[in-house]
Amino acid sequence: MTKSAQELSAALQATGDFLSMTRAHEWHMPAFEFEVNGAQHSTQVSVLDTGIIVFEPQTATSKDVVLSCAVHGNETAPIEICAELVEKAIKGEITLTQRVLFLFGNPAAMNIAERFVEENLNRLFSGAHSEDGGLKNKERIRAKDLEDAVRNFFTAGGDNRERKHYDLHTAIRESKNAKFAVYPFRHGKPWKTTELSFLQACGVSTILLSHSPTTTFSYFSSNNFGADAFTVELGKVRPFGENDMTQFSDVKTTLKALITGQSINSTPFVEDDFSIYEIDQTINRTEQNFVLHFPDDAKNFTDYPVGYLLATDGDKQYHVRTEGEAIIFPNANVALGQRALLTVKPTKL
Ligand SMILES: O=C(O)CCC(=O)N[C@@H](CCC(=O)O)C(=O)O
Ligand SMILES: [Zn+2]
Repeated sequence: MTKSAQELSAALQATGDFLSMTRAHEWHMPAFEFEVNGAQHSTQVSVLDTGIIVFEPQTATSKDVVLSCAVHGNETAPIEICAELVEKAIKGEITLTQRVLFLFGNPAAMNIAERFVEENLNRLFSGAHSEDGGLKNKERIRAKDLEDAVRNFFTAGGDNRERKHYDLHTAIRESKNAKFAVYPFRHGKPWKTTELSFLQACGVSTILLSHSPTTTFSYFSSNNFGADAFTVELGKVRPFGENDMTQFSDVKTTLKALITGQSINSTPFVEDDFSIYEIDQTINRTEQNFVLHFPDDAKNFTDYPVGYLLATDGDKQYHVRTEGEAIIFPNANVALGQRALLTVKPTKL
């Protein structure tokens, strides 16, 4: 039986378990609001739809923070991290001091433990959902809904506030550098070292600088709202319950500090403490006959000698062009027209 907004509100206030409620409503859920009374101030909580929840402390705040997970449904560690923060905030076990929008991107894909149902959500932002056939499946509609949620959240906060968006993922393969972040293209604006120090406090000190627009969620927030936005890869994909959560203590502590106004355990930026790469080749699959010419278990950040044949796309060949050039996100099974491999090369800021 479908529950009313009132029943859902009562259940969420009793349990704090927004993840289960989200999984029980794969594409939509009635909206509702309630207040959490903390020791110092109360916080308005607004559930806008399934997987979309906003916390607004009734006191001065300076930052608008978006924490998203499950843009790929099977990337469970970030989901567990966000679910825990949401639960603690609802139960009043932590008191937020910043406006925070939590997003659980693709509940239906979570339930089938897959990256997506019909189409990769993280290729549908910045309006891509409405191109090439338009809003023809539920993931396209969801991408638009997520965009609207972010737009409304940042707009309601107003200008001249610090805007952050950490889009949390895990990678399909093992990575030589287990945690890393993609820094979306900034159209010539400087890379922010304060942001890199924040990521370092999260345990992320490998950074991939992007030099072109993409249809990812983090680029959407960066480009449209001037948010400090990142795709953050926190390790390897594992099923629910199989993550070693001790691997995520730094990121959990640091995100909690960000939204509750505690001091961040970061150190001044020292470039030598980071591995900085820039994205070099973006290799799309355009042919049915697409082959990657390295082992299936090759880890992200494995480099191959100059001239090495990385991939063939029909008759087209892609080789390593630069000393130290390494593979990221290889996936020969993507849909035609989609990214099947990135290469990165070491760089300086
Ligand atoms: O491990 C993989 O192959 C993919 C992991 C993942 O989902 N990565 C993101 C990166 C997004 C970006 O480039 O900012 C993705 O592919 O969507
Ligand atoms: Zn992902």
